[in-house]
Amino acid sequence: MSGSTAAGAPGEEPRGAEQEAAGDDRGAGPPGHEQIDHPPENREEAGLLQAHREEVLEHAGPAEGVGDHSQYLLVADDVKAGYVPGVNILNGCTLTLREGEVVGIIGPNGAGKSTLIKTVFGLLPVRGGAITLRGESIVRRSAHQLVSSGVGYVPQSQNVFPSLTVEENLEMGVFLRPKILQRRLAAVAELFPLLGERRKQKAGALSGGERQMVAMGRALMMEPSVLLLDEPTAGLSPIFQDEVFHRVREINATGVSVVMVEQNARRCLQVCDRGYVLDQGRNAYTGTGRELLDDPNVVELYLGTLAKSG
Ligand SMILES: Nc1ncnc2c1ncn2[C@@H]1O[C@H](COP(=O)(O)OP(=O)(O)OP(=O)(O)O)[C@@H](O)[C@H]1O
Repeated sequence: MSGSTAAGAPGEEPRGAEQEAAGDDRGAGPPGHEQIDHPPENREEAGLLQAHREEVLEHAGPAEGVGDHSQYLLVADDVKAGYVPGVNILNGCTLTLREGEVVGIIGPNGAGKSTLIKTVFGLLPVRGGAITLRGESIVRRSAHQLVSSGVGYVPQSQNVFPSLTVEENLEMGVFLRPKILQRRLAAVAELFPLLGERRKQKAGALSGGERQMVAMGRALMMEPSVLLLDEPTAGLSPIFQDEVFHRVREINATGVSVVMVEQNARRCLQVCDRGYVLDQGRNAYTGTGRELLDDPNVVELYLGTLAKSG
């Protein structure tokens, strides 16, 4: 029997105040959100799949409250957020991260996975719900204040300065605390020996996988306790994808708790301690990585070939 839980939309009323966005990235729509045009033979099946997903979202009971936030490192509780005024992309998302965990967020294209992680990092205003770090509200903290509070974020794309060397990119990560530069350069080079070897090379000359290492290394320069990764394996070859997942576990072994949005859902669930399946800006399923991988509904609705394309 599967131990994962289907979770529906929490209460309708917004609880939080609007937050002014610092560094709001609205208007910069990421790629990959185009409507999928299924081949005719798959259209009916895709329609049924969508109907089944809608049913799950509709009938799953209200998400259980998180309770005492202070028992978690990071909590997003019933969060509502969006880009365009009056249109919510997140319709009450809940996520918890305990000290030492790797938590994965998976779900179909456009489910709101990246939006959730950006909202947690202060890049989008919180329209409802609460976000806390060690029990303290962070909804009004800007991204750079969050970095100072120990939260690192690696965006999905354009996450390195291509005209700067690897070392200069890493230095940029620590400009708020220049005194720790040498110590952190050594620590990051230990985690990513390749970055040490290539430190004088321009980041723009590196492969996609190597640039991803630079981006993660830069976020780690500030010695974060939480690392938020937005689709770190996007666009990488299978070998580099494996490398990234392996590095994530190594980073975690140094004491960094990780939240990772991933389109490579199966592999993500194999690697993470717990996972969340988001759909239409809501929690659809939650469980350990194993529980989600073993849940036939999750497999049918979110991990199959057709499921992944729509
Ligand atoms: N900057 C933006 N401005 C306006 N709408 C946006 C912006 N970024 C994303 N969206 C919209 O928000 C919705 C959720 O996008 P989001 O990137 O969070 O999805 P996702 O679950 O991460 O999907 P994917 O796996 O395709 O990246 C989509 O409908 C998308 O078009």
